[in-house]
Amino acid sequence: MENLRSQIIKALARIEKGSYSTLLLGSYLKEISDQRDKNLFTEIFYGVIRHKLYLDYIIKHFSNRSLEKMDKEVLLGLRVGIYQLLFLDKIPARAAIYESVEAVKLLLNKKGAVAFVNGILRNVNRKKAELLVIDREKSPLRHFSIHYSYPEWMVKRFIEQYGIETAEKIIKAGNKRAEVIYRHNSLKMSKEEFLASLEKEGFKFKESFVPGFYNLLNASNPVDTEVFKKGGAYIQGTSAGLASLLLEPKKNMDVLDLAAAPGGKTTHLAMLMENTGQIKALDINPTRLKLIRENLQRLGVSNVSLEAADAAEYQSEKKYDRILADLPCSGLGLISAKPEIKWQKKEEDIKKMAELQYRILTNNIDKLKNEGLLLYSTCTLTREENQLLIDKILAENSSLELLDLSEKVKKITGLEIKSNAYLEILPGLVDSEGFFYALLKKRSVN
Ligand SMILES: C[S@@+](CC[C@H](N)C(=O)[O-])C[C@H]1O[C@@H](n2cnc3c(N)ncnc32)[C@H](O)[C@@H]1O
Repeated sequence: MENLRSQIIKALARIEKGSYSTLLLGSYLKEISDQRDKNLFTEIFYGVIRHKLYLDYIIKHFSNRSLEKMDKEVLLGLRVGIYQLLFLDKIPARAAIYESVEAVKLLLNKKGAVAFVNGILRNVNRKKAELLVIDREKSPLRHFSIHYSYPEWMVKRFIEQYGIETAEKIIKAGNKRAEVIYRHNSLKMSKEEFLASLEKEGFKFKESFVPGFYNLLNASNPVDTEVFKKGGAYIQGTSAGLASLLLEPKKNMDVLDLAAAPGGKTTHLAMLMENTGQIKALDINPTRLKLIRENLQRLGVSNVSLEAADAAEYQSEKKYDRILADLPCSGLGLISAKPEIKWQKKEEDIKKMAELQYRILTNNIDKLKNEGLLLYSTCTLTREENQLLIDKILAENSSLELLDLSEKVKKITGLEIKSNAYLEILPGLVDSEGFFYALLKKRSVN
């Protein structure tokens, strides 16, 4: 017989192997019927991923065995137990210890291991007051890394790029659970119908700073609602939602979307164009193209043609009024929704991503019509993938001009986001996920 903690340990083991939290969580929650169990599963599962480095710091303090030598069930069982002891005050310590030890017993038939987990958890519980982390003043880098559970290389980058105060805000925001946000899809229902439907289904919600986006304050299963099934809503981050609005597609335009799956921005563009014109949507991954296809159908989009293609190699004579380059990136702006990014991304990935982004951009700039607009966007916060890359593109392409986004953003959102022609949305400064935008215009050639 499984218990809830043993299922959590199994799910966490898959995250360690590279799975994504959102997909995995969905498949585990389907098997759990009780809503309170679903909530507890979600809380512990995300909590352990988010605070992994701190939990390991505690384990090292109390154990004379190295983490690398522990069975994975033991290590994960300890993380699960300690997370409950230190972060969840509604679970009595005895229950937290008992359930975690039982889970390890179920998964690993080794007497010594079970006693070991039991001993450590009891010790942590007894001595938790003495658990100290190096002072912020002595070493902000190490303090942030341990206290907020981030790899040092990431903290170092945030501090170097934004200074200590802002870095701490970004880091803290990454540890907050991301809210579920619905974008209203006017191709399927009017705004009145959409809002009435949310109310009917008992949602509490507030409109976000991007028009048409609503933060759901009590969403438990947002893909299982009437409004979602009818295609009236798409789940999308607020910052991501700015992309299509900043690109300002007009009716009957030709638009090229270079990296489109799962289709959040493609379907938003189609909605703004009222299903007129033509959107060519590419993605390298055929499995992910299927996700776009499903979304096109559910949302009633009919002006998109899909193609599995590597955007860095894609050839076409056609010229476009608008190009959206929402490119693959290191994802450091999405830590709150996908905390595993902290552990799965490596610093070396940044350089590789920047090279790919450069290749994709340079391969497609000539597909822009004169006076046409190209929006470059990433959901990350590294200079190599953002400002430095666009500086390089601009230096090498005199036909391109960088447009200032601050006025546009103010008009759309009412927010004054300090930006340097580029737009950088920093979590913790704005209540949203992190994003970078640069809008480029092709000068007309006579
Ligand atoms: C940030 S996601 C795009 C999100 C999408 N624009 C949306 O709003 O839903 C990046 C996408 O780029 C795709 N991709 C990665 N390398 C690519 C390449 N060389 N050419 C085209 N697509 C690529 C990935 O499969 C992934 O779906």
